[in-house]
Amino acid sequence: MSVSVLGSGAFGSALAISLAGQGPVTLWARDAEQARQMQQTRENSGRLPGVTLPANISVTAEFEHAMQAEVILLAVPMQKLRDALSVHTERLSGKMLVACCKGIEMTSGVGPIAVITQTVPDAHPALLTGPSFADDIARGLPTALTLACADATLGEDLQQELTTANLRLYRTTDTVGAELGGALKNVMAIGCGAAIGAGLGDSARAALITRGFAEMQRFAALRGAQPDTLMGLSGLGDLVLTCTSELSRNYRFGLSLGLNKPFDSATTVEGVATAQAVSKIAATEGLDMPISTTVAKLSSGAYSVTDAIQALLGRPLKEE
Ligand SMILES: NC(=O)c1ccc[n+]([C@@H]2O[C@H](COP(=O)([O-])OP(=O)(O)OC[C@H]3O[C@@H](n4cnc5c(N)ncnc54)[C@H](O)[C@@H]3O)[C@@H](O)[C@H]2O)c1
Ligand SMILES: O=P(O)(O)OC[C@H](O)CO
Repeated sequence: MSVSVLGSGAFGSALAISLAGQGPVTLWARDAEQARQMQQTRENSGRLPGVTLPANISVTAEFEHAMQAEVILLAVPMQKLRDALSVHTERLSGKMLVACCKGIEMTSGVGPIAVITQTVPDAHPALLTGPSFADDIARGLPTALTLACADATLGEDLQQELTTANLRLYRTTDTVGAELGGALKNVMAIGCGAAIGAGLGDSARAALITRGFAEMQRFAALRGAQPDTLMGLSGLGDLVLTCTSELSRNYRFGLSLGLNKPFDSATTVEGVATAQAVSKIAATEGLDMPISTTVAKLSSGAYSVTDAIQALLGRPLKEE
């Protein structure tokens, strides 16, 4: 199968580099000047400095040309996915569209699979998610991810096609569980970063990871996910990675809140919008999601770190 990547940021470029070991890949950048530069210099200097783009990656801003592939990886931020797809609905019709973003859309409360289905109704949607930093993938370090596709046969085909020498894919048909694991772990990573930044210590972080995971399981159950999915790479695996590494932008954003330091607003931090979406859904559904709700208030500026600690520690005692 021929493969193109829509979105030439950190993750799109890293996936293109990994897949280039299997055959030619087209990488679409929406900015023509960025496409020209990357094609010429063989580097994504803004997002993956120092990593060479293999010769069989073709970087282009010509959508028509890029979208001739059978499989399109969608590597844009979650809150931009609908826009990115809706301007090109006809071109994407009938394609295998693999969402590589992690989050819940703030305006609608749905995840990437539903956004694909709503914008390109006759596409074949799938999701690639799990613990991975773009830089690790780009440098060829071993990584394991989850390929989620409701159509089991198509999922097997995509698993075969998108597995590379250093990128091992597991598969599931539970797209709901896979997308919620990736979305919610970002919210918990912001909380953990804030705790560490504020000097609350590793014990507090362990408590946030564990109780955060309980929230993730509750929310996923509400939305019909299979419990086992959350125990896998797309849930627990990604939660552990993101809550413990300063390579994570969500974690670093949390750190900046805890340290009361500014953070570059141009950086993609998916957990901010997802925390808002989750806390809205939790309120509507009467679901207990205290950490997510606290992170939503902390990251919007409605809470200080002191407010956040009080909100979480002051809750009534309960069974684990
Ligand atoms: N970077 C990582 O390590 C990593 C790992 C796993 C998953 N992801 C996920 O991948 C997604 C993208 O993250 P990233 O790290 O590549 O972000 P990024 O900020 O590096 O790149 C985002 C890209 O999307 C493009 N874009 C934004 N809006 C667009 C639009 N409307 N139309 C077309 N293109 C548009 C931007 O130009 C940019 O090239 C996120 O959901 C993230 O959670 C990232
Ligand atoms: O940098 P982050 O926080 O978006 O995390 C990147 C990946 O999602 C980790 O799996």
